[in-house]
Amino acid sequence: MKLGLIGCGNIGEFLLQAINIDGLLPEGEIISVFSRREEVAARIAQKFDAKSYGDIDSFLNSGIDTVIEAATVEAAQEYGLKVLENGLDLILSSIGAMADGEYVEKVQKVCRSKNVTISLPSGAVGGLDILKSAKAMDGLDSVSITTRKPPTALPADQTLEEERILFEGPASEAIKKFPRNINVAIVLSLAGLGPDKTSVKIIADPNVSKNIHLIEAAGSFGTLKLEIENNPMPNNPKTSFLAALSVLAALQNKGQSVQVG
Ligand SMILES: NC(=O)C1=CN([C@@H]2O[C@H](COP(=O)(O)OP(=O)(O)OC[C@H]3O[C@@H](n4cnc5c(N)ncnc54)[C@H](OP(=O)(O)O)[C@@H]3O)[C@@H](O)[C@H]2O)C=CC1
Ligand SMILES: O=C([O-])CC(=O)C(=O)O
Repeated sequence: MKLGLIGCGNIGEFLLQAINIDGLLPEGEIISVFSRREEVAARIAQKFDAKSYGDIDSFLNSGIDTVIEAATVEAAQEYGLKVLENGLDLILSSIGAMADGEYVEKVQKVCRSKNVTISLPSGAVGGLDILKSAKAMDGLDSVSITTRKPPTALPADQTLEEERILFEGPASEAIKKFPRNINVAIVLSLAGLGPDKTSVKIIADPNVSKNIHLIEAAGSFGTLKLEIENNPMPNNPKTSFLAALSVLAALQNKGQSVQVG
């Protein structure tokens, strides 16, 4: 795989280290890097032996076959379709871009016409396999996620002394208000009942140091209760380490003949 990376932040730099330095994707290399600030892309690219681009068209035509997006929901919306239209596969971190049903339809249409794929890694959560199986015969009745993070991981009052509920409502509204914090709700929505029927609660809690997600679901299959206590990444406490690992795992699984789950 000849990989291109959009976004040189936390997840991006983790992948460059894991793939280009540590060799954790034996058949792949990140050869091209794009960020909105060309000087940042140039500095990171030099460090990891890749080439940097400040122009998206040159980036897309740099000999890559797969693009990893690790930027923002806005960047994913802006560049996602373009990546696919250029005949390149896409792996998305900012899954909030897929909250919009019309956008998802366009993505599916381009994927079919260009024979490319878009992969949505499980990110900082799990249980997607259960939701997908549970809804196979329309037997999934409810899905909710309660996210509890320290104030430093949220756009919250940083001097909070007690926990505070910042949001309660559907995933479709949550991602509009917290595009950097609740991508997990959209991947759950896509596996389960959709963004309007997936309930979200976001709590800022000064008494926790981890990013905790509690997923609950019920249906004809039974009930699900899954709690994940995520270690934050050192350089960006908003992002859980598992989210970065899930992108690496998606790359490692890409094209494997035995698919698990
Ligand atoms: N699916 C999931 O479970 C999870 C998803 N995420 C999402 O993954 C994404 C990446 O996370 P993370 O690496 O921690 O974020 P960071 O903020 O650490 O890095 C984002 C990078 O993207 C760059 N960027 C921003 N806008 C653009 C643009 N328009 N074009 C190109 N590059 C751009 C930023 O550049 P600059 O320095 O100029 O701002 C920065 O280098 C985020 O959207 C985050 O919300 C995170 C955690 C979990
Ligand atoms: O990393 C996490 O715990 C979740 C997150 O930021 C997101 O879903 O956007």
